Amino acid sequence: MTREYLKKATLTSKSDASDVKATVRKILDDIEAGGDKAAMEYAAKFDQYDGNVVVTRAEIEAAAALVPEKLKQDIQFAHDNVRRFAEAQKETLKNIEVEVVPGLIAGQKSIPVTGAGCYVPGGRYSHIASAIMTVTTASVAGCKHIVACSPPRPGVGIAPAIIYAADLCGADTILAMGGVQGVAAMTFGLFGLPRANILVGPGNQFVAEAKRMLFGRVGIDMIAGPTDSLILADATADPMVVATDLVGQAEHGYNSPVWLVTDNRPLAEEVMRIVPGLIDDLPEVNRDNAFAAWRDYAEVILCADREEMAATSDDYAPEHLTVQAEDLDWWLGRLSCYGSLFLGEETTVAFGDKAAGTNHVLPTSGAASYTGGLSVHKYMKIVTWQRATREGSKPVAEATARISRLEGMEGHARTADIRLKKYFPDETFDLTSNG
Ligand SMILES: NC(=O)C1=CN([C@@H]2O[C@H](COP(=O)(O)OP(=O)(O)OC[C@H]3O[C@@H](n4cnc5c(N)ncnc54)[C@H](O)[C@@H]3O)[C@@H](O)[C@H]2O)C=CC1
Ligand SMILES: O=C(O)[C@@H](O)CS(=O)(=O)O
Ligand SMILES: [Zn+2]
Repeated sequence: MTREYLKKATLTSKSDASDVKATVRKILDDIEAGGDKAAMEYAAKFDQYDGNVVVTRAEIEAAAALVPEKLKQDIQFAHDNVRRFAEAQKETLKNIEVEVVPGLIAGQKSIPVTGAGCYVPGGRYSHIASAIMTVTTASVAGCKHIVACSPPRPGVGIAPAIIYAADLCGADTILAMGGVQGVAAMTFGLFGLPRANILVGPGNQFVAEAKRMLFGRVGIDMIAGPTDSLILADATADPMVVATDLVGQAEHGYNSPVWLVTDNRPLAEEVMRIVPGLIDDLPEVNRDNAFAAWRDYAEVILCADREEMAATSDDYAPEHLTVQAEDLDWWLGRLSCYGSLFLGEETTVAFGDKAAGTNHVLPTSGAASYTGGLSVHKYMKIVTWQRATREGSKPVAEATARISRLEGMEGHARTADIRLKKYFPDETFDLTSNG
């Protein structure tokens, strides 16, 4: 490896992990013990909110009235694209049955979980698109009860467009509660809600840690914490487009890493020259986020060739991966660790974030080395079943009896013995483990 770091991060996603763990543990324990009241106390503490928690139909209608018509059309457009893609993904999940041995049929079917708890972040920005991504997929999957929760703004509640989008996409209940307390409310079944069977959706490091801690008693889609993005660019890339795309994702938060991996030193240097000016030009909050993210978390890595670029990218396993280089098919075939891949300059991460149809709830902090992003499949339990004729059960019962005995599991062996004796009374079988 000849990787050269033209810019190296001083912080990583693990940097403030231990403080976050202790904070989240305490909040979860307090809320589990104290129920609705404790959750509301945390809402008051972190979000300065003491208003209504379960959003009423009248509040949903009032919110809808505040959303401009053009934005409603855009939300509908994005929802339609996410729904279409999710429906096509669902089609790939086929129920199957196969005759494993003559007379014994085994099958697989997929069953949606009953309760989905969708976290819609809202601390820094109003993540309308996250409501579309999570609620639409839960609805297409066929979940029977879908809760969307999102942090309220002090004295105001959830942003009207988030309420509108969650309702349009199929949420049965909308909860004005964010952070760990929102996640806890859906998991523990507070405020009269049924307990969620799965928690989905992105969020900051507190939300991601709460999901990680609750995993086991509730399912989770994945760890979808602070956004990260990597761009692979060669000499053919436009430095201004590359720089704009990096800054575009760095605005997510002070801890959102962006990485540029290239085999072209002049491109790298030009991008590094352009980025600070683009950051300066952003509105204040976005500028502060992008400035800190670029200073502390961003990296620019020079590689020898495209093979080394691809290997570097797979090591990082980024949430979003963009290729602005020649021979897109080669990259599509070669790359193996990413949440969502954006091939060519004509598409960009923001398209996937907002409206293209692929999901934007994606694995962060390297989790793309073992999982993809949110899809209909995450809400589905892939279960199996079997049935058999008496003839079909015979060879399986013989093998089961012998294997069980060898394992020392006599009770198991006898459940096979009894069937052989009942169905084939005139036959003798050697069911010893040493036969
Ligand atoms: N991976 C993915 O697919 C996506 C990730 N994201 C990420 O979601 C995140 C959104 O973050 P936010 O804007 O903060 O919204 P958020 O809704 O995730 O978090 C806000 C909540 O954090 C809690 N909180 C804030 N400070 C706290 C503290 N000191 N202790 C305990 N709780 C605290 C509050 O309860 C507040 O309600 C970003 O990091 C963004 O990158 C966003 C969209 C998609
Ligand atoms: O992490 C992500 O996928 C986000 O970039 C999505 S959004 O830009 O916050 O909608
Ligand atoms: Zn984004």
